[in-house]
Amino acid sequence: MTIGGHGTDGVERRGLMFVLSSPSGAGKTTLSRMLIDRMPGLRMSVSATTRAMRPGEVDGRDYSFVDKATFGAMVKADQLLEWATVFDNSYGTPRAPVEAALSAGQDVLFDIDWQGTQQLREKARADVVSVFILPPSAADLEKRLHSRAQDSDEVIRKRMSRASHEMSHWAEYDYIVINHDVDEAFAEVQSILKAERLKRERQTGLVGFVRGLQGQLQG
Ligand SMILES: Nc1nc2c(ncn2[C@@H]2O[C@H](COP(=O)(O)OP(=O)(O)O)[C@@H](O)[C@H]2O)c(=O)[nH]1
Ligand SMILES: Nc1ncnc2c1ncn2[C@@H]1O[C@H](COP(=O)(O)OP(=O)(O)O)[C@@H](O)[C@H]1O
Repeated sequence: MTIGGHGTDGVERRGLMFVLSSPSGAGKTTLSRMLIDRMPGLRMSVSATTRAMRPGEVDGRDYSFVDKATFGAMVKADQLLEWATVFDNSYGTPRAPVEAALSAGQDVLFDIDWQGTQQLREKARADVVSVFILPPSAADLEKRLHSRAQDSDEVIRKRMSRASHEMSHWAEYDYIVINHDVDEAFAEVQSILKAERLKRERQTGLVGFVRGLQGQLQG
């Protein structure tokens, strides 16, 4: 998969797939929005889902909301890069926009669960950078799920009881961020992305760049 494009310093670079996962309510949607707003060169992967739209969500921005038959047809036609069932609903990453963004030199941000992260890793290990977001405490997690005021008490109970299972996958991730304060957590996630963009093996244009520098020095 991937990949040409230019880094901010003009050196050609492989695009990367930046994955945020967490138990529901730990803050990945909030952090994803901040990243998209503040980090040039990063595009959100908009997943397809069969779950119902929440108040305030926008079709095509937060998710592509589809029915079960449409989702099944997307799976069958191999239009999804990965997909999984979470909370009785199906979620999946449409392949074409991701491939288009990466080949245009953009990095792609994914808000997906551990099952999707495993599938991406199998397909493109070298290009995947994964971050797991933890809540500071169970009480904070519950408070955040309630403060979002978008799910019924029963759905919140389900999400809380799944949190421990979700969290058991933390050790499969490259980085772990504890979301105490949202600005601090954002700064940490942003630092990870900035550093990963500078990895030598991602900067495919470095050989040419350094040769150019050497040429200037000799000339
Ligand atoms: N594998 C996979 N998981 C997804 C995808 N889109 C969303 N998810 C995950 O599905 C879970 C439920 O998402 P959602 O219903 O929006 O609730 P949230 O946990 O409050 O964000 C979260 O863990 C998301 O990261 C996708 O395309 N693929
Ligand atoms: N560090 C934080 N401190 C307090 N509230 C937070 C923090 N981070 C996120 N929130 C709030 O918690 C709720 C859940 O966050 P959200 O980003 O929707 O989580 P997720 O996408 O992981 O389910 C939202 O109301 C959000 O504004």
